[in-house]
Amino acid sequence: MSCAVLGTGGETAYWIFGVPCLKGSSRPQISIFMTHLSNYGNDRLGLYTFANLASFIKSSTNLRLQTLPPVQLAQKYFQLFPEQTDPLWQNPCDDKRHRDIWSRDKTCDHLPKFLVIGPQKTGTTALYLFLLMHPSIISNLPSPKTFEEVQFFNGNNYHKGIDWYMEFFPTPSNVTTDLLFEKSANYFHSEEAPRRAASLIPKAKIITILIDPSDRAYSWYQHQRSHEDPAALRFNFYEVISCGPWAPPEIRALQKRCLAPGWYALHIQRWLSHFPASQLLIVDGQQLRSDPATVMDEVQKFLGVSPHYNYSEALTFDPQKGFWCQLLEGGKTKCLGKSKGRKYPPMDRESRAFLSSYYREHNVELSKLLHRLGQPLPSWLRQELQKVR
Ligand SMILES: Nc1ncnc2c1ncn2[C@@H]1O[C@H](COP(=O)(O)OS(=O)(=O)O)[C@@H](OP(=O)(O)O)[C@H]1O
Repeated sequence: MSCAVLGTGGETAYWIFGVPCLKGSSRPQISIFMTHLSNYGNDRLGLYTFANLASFIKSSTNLRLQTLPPVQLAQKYFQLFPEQTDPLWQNPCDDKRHRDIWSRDKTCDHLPKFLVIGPQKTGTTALYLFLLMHPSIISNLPSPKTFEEVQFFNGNNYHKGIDWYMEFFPTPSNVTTDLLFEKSANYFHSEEAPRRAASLIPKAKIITILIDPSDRAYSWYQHQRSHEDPAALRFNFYEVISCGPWAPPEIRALQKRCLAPGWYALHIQRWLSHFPASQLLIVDGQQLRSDPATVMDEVQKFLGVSPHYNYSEALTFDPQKGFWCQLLEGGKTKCLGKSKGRKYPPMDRESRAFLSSYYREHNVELSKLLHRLGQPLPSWLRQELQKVR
């Protein structure tokens, strides 16, 4: 894109080569103009334009032009506009001008239509497996390096850009009926994820799963133990959840990962400040565990996906695993691996009481929020609220 100011006139918006440049009324302190390198190098149009622009401004205005080497200029710019240090990608396909200049091998079909945002340990992998069974639902491709979730919107991967993200998604065979999705279970409690997701895929549907936050915290603690987190191996669950601000940083960090995602109302509110309530589905994780076929019917309805897939025929309870699994031909089952549905002792009573009290206010807020949304309360929440009375 080449861009420069060619005309005069105080409040006029200037358009150069079809690109809006400076608006007289916005009076930016620093304007950064960009030009494609090939353009710049090959026809010297950029150099020519900018040299003329500078001499035009010098001779026709009393503005003082100053410049700095690129890195210092960038530092100065971000000092003035700190909010711009974090980029916010928008969907390039929403702007016809972008679509017109994109190369032919780019497509607008490689962005997800819905996200499963977590939180972790609520049954997100089970939901992911069940969704994959649907003929019109397609997930991202596994990362060739990590085989883990994409985790684009919440962390540093976001800075790798939209192309990096879109490469995770296959081209759907039927663009109008197929639904691409990805599940990254720590989007739920991320400060940045909702704003970033709403900017890139504002029409996407969002699915979250809630279980009793106390059970979620305990499951995370067990997860960390099995991954040999030294803090989880050294301290028992009660010590972790109840430690004070003076505790060593590693136990505090584990405590935060156990507790913070369970502040459900707060995190859901954040998503709702960026997405309309009609685009958010809150799944009861306990029901997903005990009656997945009913939940999957609800999910299909929410997504508006077709054809309708009969999960009551496609899922079966596996007594050995103790969970619902995919029913394969010949009566065999495909269940999730050992890391999902772990065997561990039940939570001790002291921890249960501590967490019940810790989450009381959060749960009350959640019940008010669900009420406002016209959603039923999951049974664990009703039980917790009864303890409040
Ligand atoms: N069908 C089925 N099979 C296996 N596991 C099931 C299923 N449905 C729900 N669950 C519960 O899912 C819990 C793991 O949750 P996540 O998949 O969200 O965990 S993770 O965040 O991706 O690590 C896992 O937690 P743990 O029991 O603590 O291992 C299970 O209780």
